[in-house]
Amino acid sequence: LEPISLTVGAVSLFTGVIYYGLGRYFRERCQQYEAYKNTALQLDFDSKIFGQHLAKRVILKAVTGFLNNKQSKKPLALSFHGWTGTGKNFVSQILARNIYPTGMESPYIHQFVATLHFPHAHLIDQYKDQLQKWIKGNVTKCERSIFIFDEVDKMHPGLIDAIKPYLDYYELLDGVSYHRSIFIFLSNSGSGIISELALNFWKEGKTREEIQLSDVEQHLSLSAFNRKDSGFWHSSLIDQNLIDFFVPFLPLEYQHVKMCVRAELQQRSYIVDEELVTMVSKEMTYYPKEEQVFSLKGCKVVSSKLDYYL
Ligand SMILES: Nc1ncnc2c1ncn2[C@@H]1O[C@H](COP(=O)(O)OP(=O)(O)OP(=O)(O)O)[C@@H](O)[C@H]1O
Repeated sequence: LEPISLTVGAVSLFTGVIYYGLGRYFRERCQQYEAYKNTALQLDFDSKIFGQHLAKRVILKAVTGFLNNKQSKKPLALSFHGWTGTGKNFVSQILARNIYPTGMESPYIHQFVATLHFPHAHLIDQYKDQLQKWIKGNVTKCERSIFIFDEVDKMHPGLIDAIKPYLDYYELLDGVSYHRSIFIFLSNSGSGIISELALNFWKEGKTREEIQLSDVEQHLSLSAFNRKDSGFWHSSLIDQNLIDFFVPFLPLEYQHVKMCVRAELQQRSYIVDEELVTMVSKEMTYYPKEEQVFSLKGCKVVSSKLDYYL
């Protein structure tokens, strides 16, 4: 080989490596879903999330199907419903981490909190405008963006409809495709329906694991559409079927609160002391007043209650 062709070969190899490296770097940073493994998400869910057989199953199937589908026709839209402290934020964080390992810190995962980002009713038109620009800007940077809207039930009626075009089946909007993004809505709306259903199952002596999505999904969607305080009141997101799944988070029972206390102790590297677990779990308030089946705050204050005893 001539020295000149050796040099050319070396240079092209070098640029190839750089090109490949840069390509991988950018692809991994934005399209990190390639790192997604449904078995890893399932393992995470099964070891960390208690009492939510339905939410875990629906989310795992929906997300895996969506990420594996290279021809998705619309973004994935999931609406999580349930009482406080039942795991809606926690599940979103775990899901986020399984797609982008830096989780909520990833530049491709965006969270809105209604009371923080959209507090004033008279600024609703401004918020709509900002929301659209912001979503467009982020999806332009990375198609596989994840948007989490917390406290949807505290959003002013009509605001959520600003994002309707992005959830629809348009191939391109102003040159941008939204088909690979994921939208997650979290709210307490419909928690009355879910609690009532879970209580009926309990009263009839059936296990909560027998509750099916079909027992509750239609009720959740109707109630979200009809209630003015749901954030989805008369929303075109619902009447045009742009939400793919309404996911119920069941109220947590005493046994689940105990699991949360154990998990919290383990996470803080304490030996699990069953007496302490029982003591902290009994400290929580349970409802309904007579039956005392479900924890009023789910597992939400477990961590601070534990601080008191440790
Ligand atoms: N089902 C669950 N399994 C395990 N831990 C849970 C569960 N639900 C809640 N927790 C624990 O309680 C904490 C608070 O829960 P989380 O913030 O997810 O509740 P939420 O449903 O989003 O409540 P809110 O409606 O008030 O926002 C979590 O960080 C987690 O430690």
